[in-house]
Amino acid sequence: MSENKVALVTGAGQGIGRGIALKLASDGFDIAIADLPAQESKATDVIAEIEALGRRAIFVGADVSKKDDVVEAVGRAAAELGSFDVMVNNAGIAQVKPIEEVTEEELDTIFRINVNSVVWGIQAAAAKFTELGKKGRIISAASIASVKGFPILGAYSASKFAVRGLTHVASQELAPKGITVNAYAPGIVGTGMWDEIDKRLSEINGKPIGENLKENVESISLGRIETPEDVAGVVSFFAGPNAEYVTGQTLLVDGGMLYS
Ligand SMILES: NC(=O)C1=CN([C@@H]2O[C@H](COP(=O)(O)OP(=O)(O)OC[C@H]3O[C@@H](n4cnc5c(N)ncnc54)[C@H](O)[C@@H]3O)[C@@H](O)[C@H]2O)C=CC1
Ligand SMILES: CC(=O)C(C)=O
Repeated sequence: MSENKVALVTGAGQGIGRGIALKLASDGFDIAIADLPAQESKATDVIAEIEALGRRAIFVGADVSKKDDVVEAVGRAAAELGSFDVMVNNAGIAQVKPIEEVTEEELDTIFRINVNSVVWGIQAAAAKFTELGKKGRIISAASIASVKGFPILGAYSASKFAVRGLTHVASQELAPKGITVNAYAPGIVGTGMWDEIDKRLSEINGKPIGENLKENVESISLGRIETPEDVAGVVSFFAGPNAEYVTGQTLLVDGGMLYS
């Protein structure tokens, strides 16, 4: 009997993380969802969807900005699902504010959730892969804002540039262990995050609700808003057999907004 494969996806109670969890389940992975305890009810619905695909899934309440929570989530995924193969550092928050107004506390918060969490995820996953003798995969959420700084998303852009930098570094440091480290860089994805960005931009520039999102979507070459499934396809590639020789990369999946 072949060994099962396990992926942990942070922030998979909704949005892009949910899409990734479902795609990896359809690829044959059992899934650990690590999200804030307040997301348990939504995560329970995602677990039911995963089980309908014939895979197993668990929820682990975790604040990814805390190292101990991330280490425990990885430990529970491996212990309760019986393996550990892929770590997806997906959870993140946005912050919509002119750079002149960002406070010390806000900067600290966004870096703890968007950047520190990726360090904890890399550390916890690499330690578990080493313990289990696995050549695992680590995949993190960057953004188009990791390649170009976006006005009014200054702290967010800086946090995503950091994710791209960490991906460069960790891929080189972990290559001798056969662990690959990559990142996905979505564009404008129709999730709760963009509902919030649109609302905050409207408060700042006075445009009607929905107008900022519409204008951004109009700049996408493929002419439509991105879906979590569009992003999940790239994560599936990084987690799958065809990406064995790919490491240190941040792949734009933005429908044609930025060109590398
Ligand atoms: N929506 C978009 O257009 C884009 C999103 N991204 C990135 O993709 C990732 C997912 O974004 P979305 O699904 O759109 O966001 P979302 O807001 O819909 O979902 C984020 C998930 O992360 C969880 N989360 C937030 N803080 C957490 C914490 N401290 N500990 C554990 N879980 C936490 C939330 O509970 C939620 O389930 C983020 O890293 C985001 O920066 C990147 C580019 C574009
Ligand atoms: C949410 C996000 O990453 C952007 C730039 O839209």
